[in-house]
Amino acid sequence: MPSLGRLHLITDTRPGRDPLAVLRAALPVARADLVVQVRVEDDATDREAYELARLVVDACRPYGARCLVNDRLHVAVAVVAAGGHVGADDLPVAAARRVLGPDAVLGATAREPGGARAAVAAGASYLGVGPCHATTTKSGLPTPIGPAGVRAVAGAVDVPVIAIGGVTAATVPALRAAGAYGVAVVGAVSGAADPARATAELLGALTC
Ligand SMILES: Cc1ncc(COP(=O)(O)OP(=O)(O)O)c(N)n1
Ligand SMILES: Cc1nc(C(=O)O)sc1CCOP(=O)(O)O
Ligand SMILES: [Mg+2]
Repeated sequence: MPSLGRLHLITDTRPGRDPLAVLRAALPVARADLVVQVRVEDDATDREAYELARLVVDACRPYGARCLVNDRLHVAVAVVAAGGHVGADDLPVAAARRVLGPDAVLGATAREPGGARAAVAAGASYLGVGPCHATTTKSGLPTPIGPAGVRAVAGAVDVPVIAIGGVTAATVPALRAAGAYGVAVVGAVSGAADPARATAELLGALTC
């Protein structure tokens, strides 16, 4: 299986956003370094999630980028995505692994070392760890864990740690120094005036 991309772009499906336009800007820049996580609003229908995921899989294919589906693993299977991502309100990791099969990419959210070890033991192939910094993209999150929280988790597991939450190109070096393999972003690319340039800046920070 190819190695996991280091830049995870999560679709921004809030009203007024155009996740496919953002994706079309990011793909030629990041190519196979990009993982696109299809994440829709909770009130989106499965049909809406499926249609978006189908378009994302098709867009990623020529670039060798991989698509994961957040929460809705039946959609991941239906569009033949590379895998999915689950958190505390979703299927348990072991059940998600059974749904996706042994070879799929399976991400799990972990906020501290104990939960991280449990997720890996249950079958997670990478961990989404955060929130690293304050974010306006998602509400109801716990206090940011900062690079120190990332370091605690990264030191406890041997799967890639993807830092998430308020990540920008400027904060990547400290997260990488703390042991993050890569980062997941919404606003740093979707909210940028020039998403292609923002993608290049994030990649530059990840690969230097
Ligand atoms: C890479 C990555 N990390 C964490 C999350 C958050 O997942 P979850 O806790 O299930 O919350 P929702 O995204 O489902 O609201 C993620 N999606 N990706
Ligand atoms: C979807 C999500 N999950 C998080 C977590 O910590 O579990 S933070 C987050 C939002 C990430 O968006 P941005 O890059 O704009 O901060
Ligand atoms: Mg979830």
